[in-house]
Amino acid sequence: MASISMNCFFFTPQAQARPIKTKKISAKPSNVSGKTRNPRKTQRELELKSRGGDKPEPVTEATSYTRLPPREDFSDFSLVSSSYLKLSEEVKLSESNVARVEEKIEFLVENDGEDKEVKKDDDDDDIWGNYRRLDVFEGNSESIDDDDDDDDYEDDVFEYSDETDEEKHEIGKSGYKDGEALCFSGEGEEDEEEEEDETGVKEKGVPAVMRCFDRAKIFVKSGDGGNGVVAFRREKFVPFGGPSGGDGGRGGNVYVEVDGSMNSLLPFRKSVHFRAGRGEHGRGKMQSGAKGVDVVVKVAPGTVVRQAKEVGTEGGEEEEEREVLLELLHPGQRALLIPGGRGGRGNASFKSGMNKVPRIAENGEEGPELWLDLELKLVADVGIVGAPNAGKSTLLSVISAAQPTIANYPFTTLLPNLGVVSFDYDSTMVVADLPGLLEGAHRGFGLGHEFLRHTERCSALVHVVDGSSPQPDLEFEAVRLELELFSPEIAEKPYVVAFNKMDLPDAYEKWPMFKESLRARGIEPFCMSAVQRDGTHEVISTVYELLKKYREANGEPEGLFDLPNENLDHVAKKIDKERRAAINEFKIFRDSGTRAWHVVGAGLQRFVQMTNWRYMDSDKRFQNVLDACGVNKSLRNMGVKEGDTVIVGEMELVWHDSANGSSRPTDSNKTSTDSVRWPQWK
Ligand SMILES: Nc1nc2c(ncn2[C@@H]2O[C@H](COP(=O)(O)OP(=O)(O)OP(=O)(O)O)[C@@H](O)[C@H]2O)c(=O)[nH]1
Ligand SMILES: [Mg+2]
Repeated sequence: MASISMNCFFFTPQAQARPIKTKKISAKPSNVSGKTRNPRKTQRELELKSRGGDKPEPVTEATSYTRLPPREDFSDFSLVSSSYLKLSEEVKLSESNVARVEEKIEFLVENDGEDKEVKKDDDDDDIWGNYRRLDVFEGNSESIDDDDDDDDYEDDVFEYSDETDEEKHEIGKSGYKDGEALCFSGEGEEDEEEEEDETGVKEKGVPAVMRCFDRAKIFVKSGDGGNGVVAFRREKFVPFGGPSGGDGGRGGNVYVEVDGSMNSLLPFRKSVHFRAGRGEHGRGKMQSGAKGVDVVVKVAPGTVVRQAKEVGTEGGEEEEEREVLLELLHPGQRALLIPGGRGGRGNASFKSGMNKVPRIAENGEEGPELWLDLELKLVADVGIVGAPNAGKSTLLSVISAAQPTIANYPFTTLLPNLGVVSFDYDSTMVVADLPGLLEGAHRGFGLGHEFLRHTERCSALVHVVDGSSPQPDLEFEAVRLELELFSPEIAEKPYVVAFNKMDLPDAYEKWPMFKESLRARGIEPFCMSAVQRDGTHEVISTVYELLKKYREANGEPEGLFDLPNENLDHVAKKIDKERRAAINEFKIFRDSGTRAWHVVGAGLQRFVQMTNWRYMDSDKRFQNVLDACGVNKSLRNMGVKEGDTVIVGEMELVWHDSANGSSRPTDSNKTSTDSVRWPQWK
């Protein structure tokens, strides 16, 4: 055997003068992510995959989960239908009635009508690839159709399946195959929340049914690109037809869209995973694969999207510090979140003057994946805050057509209500009635601060004080303090103080003292009787004036249903930029424990992932690229020695010093592709 003179890596034992144990790493290197794939397939594996065997029927349609469960699925839930985020129709002040509903609080838990239906997309089972339509040429195989005369046009396609049996087994075990297990029950999420409770992050005393409507954690993954193929044109009277392997299709994109009919993040309790479809693989006759199916994640207006920590990782930045990826306010807004992976090129794309018979094709690029934190913040102009039982919901029911639950006990309102107040045709405002605040809410008492974040988007507040409480001024102080403790920005918002229940003698007596004490602090309070609608108009007109001033100072915001003409694809662009990092941008470091050299670079990792080791020219190209982008030179400069392990992306290689300094393998024919019978050209 000819000795190999080189100064480069080999990962193919057959190509070495002496045997070198070079293999795909079984464990993931610490610095790289992604799953490890065995680049080699035995002949037997090839045969199995090409014939289909017992494997499921390959389906070209890709994984998709484009729709959330219909709204009716959860609308029977009493909270949603009765009190949560109800956006009423516009009415004039005088048209509304005070809703008096005296209900027991049990209704909140007894009607936890969870819809057990879990959607599954059984059609999507693309992981086996769509190979059966292709002829596979194998070493010693008699199955090659040599009868050219029968076919006027025919392609020889050299293909393989990209899933190992182990991988299939794993997929089977976890039930995590594309198209299945797209919807997880919310149990896991709830468990997480329980854990959070223990650490004191979440508020105490809130039943689980109410927790995850305005926060959700979801997983999104764009589709992998389809693989390119090696194929050659074989046509009657067209000798040497040349390469004709088509490119793989692009993977599906992940979009986020605002659905105006959604009013909570409740659907994400059941549907956590969203995967776009894989691009179809290329085919012979220069046929490119079809693009993968896009997935659209629908969210409620007012949803803030942040990147989350992966499930299982601990510690790290606080949520507030994490960058907001998207803020989606207006129904119809649509953002491209993650673009699908690029399709791998087929051998027709590698044809050049130097290489007219390229035996190389690429794998499709893997689609990126992300865990996202969704948070819903109401899109309201004015927030009604105050102690429990102060009459906040009564006020909202009087000034708008909203019909929140009103009852004579604290914490009647457990989730925010929305109402639209209309003064005139074009002067309206959205008002939110929030759950009551107790002293110590910042320590988790009552409903805690959980819902105060909904006021973050409000331009002004109405602070309702219960005039019949023993000490209204102390109650006022306590609630103000809680607001300040939650967020100084909220405390700085302009507000109106409304002393309520003036129809009661108790309150009537306390009003002069209360007024004096507030005036002494420079605040001009209002008194009203929400039940009798006395004084409510003054309160609401004053707050509208505050709102107008705020709008003038900060510019008129678009109405809720005006679609702003902005491009929200910046997240996708950022991801794409990171993905398309130049191949010569890499870092090399040496692991002190294993003594292995790690070459880390997004461009290189992507290149390794897209290299299809089954094809004979891939080895050569890989070596050339390592040389051209300076990896070999850098390693030499850093003192790499004969026999050292070098890890590039997911590949583990062994370094060999060459005798004459050449950096190119001299014999590249003896590769793993020996098992593929290639057509002979003279
Ligand atoms: N007499 C009198 N009762 C009122 C007035 N406003 C509200 N109430 C009563 O006060 C009780 C509490 O009213 P809600 O509107 O539910 O109070 P809330 O602030 O929304 O209470 P939570 O949602 O529990 O925080 C109900 O029984 C109302 O009928 C008023 O102006 N006068
Ligand atoms: Mg209420």
